[in-house]
Amino acid sequence: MTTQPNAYEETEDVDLDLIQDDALDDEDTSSSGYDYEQSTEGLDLEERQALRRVVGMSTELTDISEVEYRKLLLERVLLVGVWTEGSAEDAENSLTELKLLAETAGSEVLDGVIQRRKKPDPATFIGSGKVQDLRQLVAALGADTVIADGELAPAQLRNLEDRLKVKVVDRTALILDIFAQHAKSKEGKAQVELAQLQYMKQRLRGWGGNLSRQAGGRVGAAGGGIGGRGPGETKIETDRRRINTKISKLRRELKDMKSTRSTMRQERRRHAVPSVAIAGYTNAGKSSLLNAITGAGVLVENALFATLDPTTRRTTTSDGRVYTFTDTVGFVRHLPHDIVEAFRSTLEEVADADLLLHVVDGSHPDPLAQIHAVREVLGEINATDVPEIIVINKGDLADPIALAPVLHREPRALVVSARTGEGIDKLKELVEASLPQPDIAVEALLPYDRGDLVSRIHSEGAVDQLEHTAEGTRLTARVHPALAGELTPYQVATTS
Ligand SMILES: Nc1nc2c(ncn2[C@@H]2O[C@H](COP(=O)(O)OP(=O)(O)OP(=O)(O)O)[C@@H](O)[C@H]2O)c(=O)[nH]1
Ligand SMILES: [Mg+2]
Repeated sequence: MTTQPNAYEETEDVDLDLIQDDALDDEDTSSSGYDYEQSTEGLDLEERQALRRVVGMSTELTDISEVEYRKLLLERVLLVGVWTEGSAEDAENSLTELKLLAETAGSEVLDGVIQRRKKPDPATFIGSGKVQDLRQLVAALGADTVIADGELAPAQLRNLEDRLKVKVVDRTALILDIFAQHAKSKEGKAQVELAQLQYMKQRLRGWGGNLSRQAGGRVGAAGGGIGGRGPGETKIETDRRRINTKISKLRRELKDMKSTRSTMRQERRRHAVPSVAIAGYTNAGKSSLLNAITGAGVLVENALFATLDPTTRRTTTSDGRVYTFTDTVGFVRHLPHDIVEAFRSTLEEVADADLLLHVVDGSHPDPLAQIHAVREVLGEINATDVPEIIVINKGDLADPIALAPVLHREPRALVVSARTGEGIDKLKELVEASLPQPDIAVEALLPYDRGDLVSRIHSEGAVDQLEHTAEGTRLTARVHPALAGELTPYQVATTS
């Protein structure tokens, strides 16, 4: 390991803000004494590839108690991204999202830098020459973890840890960590653990290295920090077979849990209860929307991946038909494949629905990118055939000018606000109109001891006429085929 003189290694009392500004301000590298390049002249390409600081990265702590609380728990992290395509704005949005993810996981973000490159370096993610700069920044800031905005190959992770001398975590591990912290149900926990084991299995060697990674405890346990809250038994010597055994066991357990849920779903199918799935980008306001529509009281949080377990709520159309809304786990750009696989059975709720409310955060700087990312995941779970309504939420915060291109691309989209209630009634109407309609006309005379069938016609079909006669309840209604079958014995000849 080469050791380069580092101006900041021993200076503990210097103002960190100043160092950050000097350190990564492209314009001012020569006067800072912290030269990324030997010379700033004639180095256009080099200049462009320098690590550039993304403004507004550091976590702002608002009150004292929060500071103290976080000091105990937080890791002090530095974010690093490689910007390979798209605009500077795209690259910064990506790092801003990484920052939100890191904060959701409980970290304090000290700073974030990106490097422009054609593609990530196969050995070190950022250019190998830049690793040394990053190392100095790590030391200057006192960071204890570096989070890379991407999925690192095992060798990249190992090389970076060797050279940076701090823990390195990638975006996938970070997302897995958040899932582990947020999983509540037995099924949710098992799904996350499965995804973590899959991820770890590929990286057994990478996790040995010079830094001990003996993750302790269970999924969701508080200790260990990012990447350390994984399932136990992860030290380098762990036999891969033990992981495989655990994976098979989890798969079996998940299969059982799945069958319980699909029984419930089949029951709804049998009664032809139409289902609406609420899906969309994480933090778009899916749970808020479920609450606004059904008064459900589901957990809403300004955090990514607050919801992991699907919640289903019943509601009725204006003419009294029962249907359900299911709130689901949020999606994110490059949702780790292991997560999609592990959550497949949960996500089937979406693929199986009669209608999809695709919720978009209207206040996000790039809503179209969110829509694109969500559709990618929908493709992975074979849910692209489900009729979709795009719901642009947070209309109260959204800038109408920013929404124009979205409305242009998605003409059927509706702007609503789960917070103010704006557009919610209109959305309900649109949902009702888009649900599968009962379409078999029946006229039946039901004896008074078949009140059960009368109430089913009310909740599963649409009643056009109802009359109480001496022999029983006489009804003209439209129902679904299964119910029409059950009504056959009571059918009367149509009079009109
Ligand atoms: N201003 C405004 N904020 C909203 C609106 N809808 C939701 N929010 C806020 O957005 C944040 C996320 O809301 P959630 O309903 O938890 O979002 P979600 O899509 O369920 O998020 P995950 O479950 O984490 O994927 C919360 O802080 C909400 O209060 C809205 O219409 N306007
Ligand atoms: Mg939610």
